[in-house]
Amino acid sequence: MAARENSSPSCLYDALVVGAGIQGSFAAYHLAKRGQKTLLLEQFPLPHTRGSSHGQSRIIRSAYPQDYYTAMMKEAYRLWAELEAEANTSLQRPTTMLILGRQETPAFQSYWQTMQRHHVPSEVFTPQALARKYPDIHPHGGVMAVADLTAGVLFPDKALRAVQDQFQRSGGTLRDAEKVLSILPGNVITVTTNRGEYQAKRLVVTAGAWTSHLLAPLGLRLPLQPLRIQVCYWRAKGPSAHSHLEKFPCFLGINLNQEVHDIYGLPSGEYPGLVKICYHHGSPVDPDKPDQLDQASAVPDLQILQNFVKSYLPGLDPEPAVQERCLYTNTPDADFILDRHPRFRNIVIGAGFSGHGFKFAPVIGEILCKLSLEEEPPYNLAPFQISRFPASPKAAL
Ligand SMILES: Cc1cc2nc3c(=O)[nH]c(=O)nc-3n(C[C@H](O)[C@H](O)[C@H](O)COP(=O)(O)OP(=O)(O)OC[C@H]3O[C@@H](n4cnc5c(N)ncnc54)[C@H](O)[C@@H]3O)c2cc1C
Ligand SMILES: O=C(O)[C@@H]1CCCCN1
Repeated sequence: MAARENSSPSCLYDALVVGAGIQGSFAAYHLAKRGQKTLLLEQFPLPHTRGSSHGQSRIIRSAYPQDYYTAMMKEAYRLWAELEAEANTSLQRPTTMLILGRQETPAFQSYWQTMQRHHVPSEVFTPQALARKYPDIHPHGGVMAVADLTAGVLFPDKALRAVQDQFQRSGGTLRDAEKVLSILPGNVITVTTNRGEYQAKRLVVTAGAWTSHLLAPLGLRLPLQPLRIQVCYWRAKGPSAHSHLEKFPCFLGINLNQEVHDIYGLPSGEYPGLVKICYHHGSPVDPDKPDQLDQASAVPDLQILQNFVKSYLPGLDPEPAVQERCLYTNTPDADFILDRHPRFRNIVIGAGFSGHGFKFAPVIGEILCKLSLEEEPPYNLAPFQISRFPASPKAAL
């Protein structure tokens, strides 16, 4: 559990951040570095595995179909390096990432063209060159690859710890095992928890899969869907294939088996000899009841993964060796929500990271910090505005 500081529960904070996942922790870090007296509250004892920011591996990459994400990654890499220098530790391992697809697939083309437009260091592999370089991957049906040479694997547990430590070093207060129960808006916002009451001039809500629940009493109904993701680790069928797995790249397969959502993989890391391969989608779930799935809306994720492994990675045993869980919080368009509350402008929301937000966290923290200080962040934030959702929020206010 994080150390409790001697701050009086009734004192006035410049900023209060709800939720100490990677996004809230980076928002609090930037606020504290800007001299704001900041309180970061987390409902569970830290560290915990019940949200989205735990584990040993997340992909970092510049490759995206949309310009606005690739453009943000320049600053993200710079800020990750800054945190690594401050914390005197390494938070990532460079690893090539292959975008796998067929030349005629529009989504595959979009990745490739965006990388070219932004001069992302890259390498193109024909199906033959791909088979030569990565013998574990069977690129049948004309599957080729464009490699993002800026990519890597981030270490989420270590990163979360590092940013929270630096936040506290900058004078911030972190209280875990303290759940926010209610928010009373105003020029000075009052936040009630299971342990006390706090007041703050500005509030940042980064509550992951719990965001809708927290914001509904403030008249805001956001179309956020928590999803349960099966995180699967796979072993090689025999010892000869095993040696190749150490050279395994990160990959993102675009519509290779006609799946609706992408399939992605990472090299062996948290479990020696096992590669991580997952479906970029999951089954709707209540984050407070992660073991209860509504079978009618459950997604056959495991079956989809097994079919993929059999056809594209035949050197792997098509039964996962280890299965774990994580939560996504998806918006309908898979773009984030980074915006002020439409009525209460001193409440800022960072949510809906839709399974791809970790790599951006240092920039997202900076954006949320600037929004809450009433500054204009130097990014195109139109894709992240609440007003893009029809009938929301005015109808709900
Ligand atoms: C399996 C998996 C793979 C992924 N792979 C990648 C990847 O390769 N690359 C990438 O960039 N991203 C990836 N992501 C996405 C990334 O991990 C998430 O976008 C990111 O972690 C979201 O962080 P968050 O802070 O919004 O949410 P969370 O980490 O869930 O944090 C929200 C926090 O708020 C707390 N909270 C909620 N309600 C309250 C309350 N009332 N009071 C106090 N605290 C509260 C919660 O307990 C939680 O700790 C992946 C996610 C998963 C699940
Ligand atoms: O954000 C990422 O880079 C990965 C890609 C695939 C799905 C999970 N997240």
